[in-house]
Amino acid sequence: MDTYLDLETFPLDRPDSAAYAALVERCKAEMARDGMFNLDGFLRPEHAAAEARAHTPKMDRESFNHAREHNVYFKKSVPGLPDDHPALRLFQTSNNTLCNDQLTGSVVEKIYNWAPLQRFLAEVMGKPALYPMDDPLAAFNVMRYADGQALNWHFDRSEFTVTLLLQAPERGGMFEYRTDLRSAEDPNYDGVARLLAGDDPEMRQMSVVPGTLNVFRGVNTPHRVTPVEGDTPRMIAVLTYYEQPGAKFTESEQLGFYGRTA
Ligand SMILES: O=C(O)CCC(=O)C(=O)O
Ligand SMILES: [Fe+2]
Repeated sequence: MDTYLDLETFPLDRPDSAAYAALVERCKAEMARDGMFNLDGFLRPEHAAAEARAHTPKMDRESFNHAREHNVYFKKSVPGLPDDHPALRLFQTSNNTLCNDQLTGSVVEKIYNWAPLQRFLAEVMGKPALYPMDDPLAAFNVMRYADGQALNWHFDRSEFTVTLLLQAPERGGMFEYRTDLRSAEDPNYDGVARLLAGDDPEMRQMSVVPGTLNVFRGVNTPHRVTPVEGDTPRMIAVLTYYEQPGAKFTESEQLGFYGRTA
């Protein structure tokens, strides 16, 4: 893994070292403060670029164009909320996705299955363990956003999401988020409506460089990727882990996100 990952700066392969303990502490503190942390250059930038190149032909030919109108919940309706409530406002999303069954043998697959990363993430997130999904489509993806494409406001299905930026666009493609807008106890529909109306001063933007590992707690923090501009697409790997082994999307989730079941 040393070939691909900067394990001098991020010693995930040396869990007994003081440097490892310090890294875990730093990431925990950032997670508590910001709901996310970044490891800049975790995937060596030349390998990030090589992955982006390697997946481009398949992306052109075989990817799923995830294009739909959706609300922040990815649900038709929400019990107790009138259908015309502004928290249910609809937005357009379009990007292209390759699923794990289309990424066999890739560096992204090696990283996804690398046990020391799972252990490190579990430690930072304060979990006994984290497991890869048992889903041929949803476990890990590479997403591409070309000129004009975007991923609109949403809450994630999983508690947190791990991404690795492979290629940055010339302009646009910014990650925007609003930390802890809701909680398990309080859905804060009016707050959601304010954010969607562009009226939440606590919305933040993040820009990362290729090779950055980002861990983001997205289940209560709505987020989006703004439209990409220019000829260089944004490409990003998305890795999903759960506390229980064997996690799977339902058939209807698979269809909604990937256009097929598997
Ligand atoms: O492309 C990104 O940076 C975010 C992806 C994301 O939010 C998701 O897959 O749920
Ligand atoms: Fe997300």
